[in-house]
Amino acid sequence: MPENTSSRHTGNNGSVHDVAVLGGGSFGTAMTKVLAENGHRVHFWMRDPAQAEEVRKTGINSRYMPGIEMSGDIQPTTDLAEAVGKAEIVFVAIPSKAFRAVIREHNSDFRAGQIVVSLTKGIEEHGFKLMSEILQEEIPRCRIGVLSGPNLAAEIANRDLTATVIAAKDPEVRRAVQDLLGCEYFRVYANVDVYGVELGGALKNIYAIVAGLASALDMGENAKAMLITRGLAEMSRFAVSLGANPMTFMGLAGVGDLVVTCTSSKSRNYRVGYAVGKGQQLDDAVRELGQVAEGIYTLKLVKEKSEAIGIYMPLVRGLYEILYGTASIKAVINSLMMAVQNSDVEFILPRTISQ
Ligand SMILES: NC(=O)c1ccc[n+]([C@@H]2O[C@H](COP(=O)([O-])OP(=O)(O)OC[C@H]3O[C@@H](n4cnc5c(N)ncnc54)[C@H](O)[C@@H]3O)[C@@H](O)[C@H]2O)c1
Ligand SMILES: O=P(O)(O)OC[C@H](O)CO
Repeated sequence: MPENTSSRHTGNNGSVHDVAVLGGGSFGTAMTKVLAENGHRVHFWMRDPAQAEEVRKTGINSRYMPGIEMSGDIQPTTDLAEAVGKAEIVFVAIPSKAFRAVIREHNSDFRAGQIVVSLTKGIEEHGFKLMSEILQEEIPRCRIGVLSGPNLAAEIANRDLTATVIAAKDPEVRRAVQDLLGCEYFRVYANVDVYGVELGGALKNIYAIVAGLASALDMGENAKAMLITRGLAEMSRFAVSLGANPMTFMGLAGVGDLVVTCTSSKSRNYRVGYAVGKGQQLDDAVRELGQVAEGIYTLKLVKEKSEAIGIYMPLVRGLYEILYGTASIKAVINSLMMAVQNSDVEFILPRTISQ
């Protein structure tokens, strides 16, 4: 493992900590790189022994982060109990579909008071649970936080200037994560609205697929701005009805993340939308991507939930019809454009006309 001390940047308070990162994909790798460059000892858990061996020998995770060499004290392992046992703080970057199963299987490895932070932007299929709620249910003795924001893994790994949000009720959790991760290219802002921050990260994936579709169809810049802004209106309407703070959607974890994923072909969700817009079948687009695009699962869950609680979400409904129904893209666009013209910002002028 290369030990390039010249590229180290000690985090804000200069002390070295043992941390664990669970999940050997793109985002787990990006966060491991930041933590190790900040001078911390990173116990990097992944399930594939060959991948762990490659990271140990070369500092590279070629499957998920080709060409990016990590330096510092990184200890790859396939033993989750060892990683969690040695860590003061644990970051979890496991896709939402596997999140609960991994935490549940290793429940007894987590200590009382240990800080556990979810990096995952998805929703559990049964019961519409967010990852922090799963952590609360599975390991209630731990102190829980959520990290979310406009954070394309490849850009962070490239040390491009980036900001994110740590959301936690406990101020010590917020401060600890800011100290661990903050450095000259990565800024960590704080929020207490855990539910809103986490829901923002999950919901924006849906609109990134819509934006990818629009881009494939060459709809133009006005249409892109309309989709992003109406997407923001729709996702905040939904989130607020479930208890999120509307102001969270003005921040990095709301509009910030929505903008980056709806405008960048580095977003996997955007790329899936683009491929479908170009005529590819959804299954083929996902297979070709070879990485997780949480939005395709989130879409189904949010469509069901919004119908169950009576929240108007025309973009969700339209995208669902395109991806999982029989409607043509053209028919969905026509029906969206011919729908009742309503309030711009409904926190100022409430929607008065029924859907
Ligand atoms: N990549 C990004 O830019 C980014 C940024 C912010 C947040 N996220 C979120 O982080 C989460 C993880 O995404 P990613 O980008 O790392 O995905 P990825 O597709 O790059 O990698 C997924 C990783 O999860 C592992 N995995 C899958 N099932 C598993 C299981 N049952 N047990 C253990 N490991 C398992 C895979 O082996 C792989 O290492 C997602 O919710 C995503 O939305 C990603
Ligand atoms: O590549 P995506 O679409 O999963 O998006 C990655 C991050 O969530 C961007 O903040």
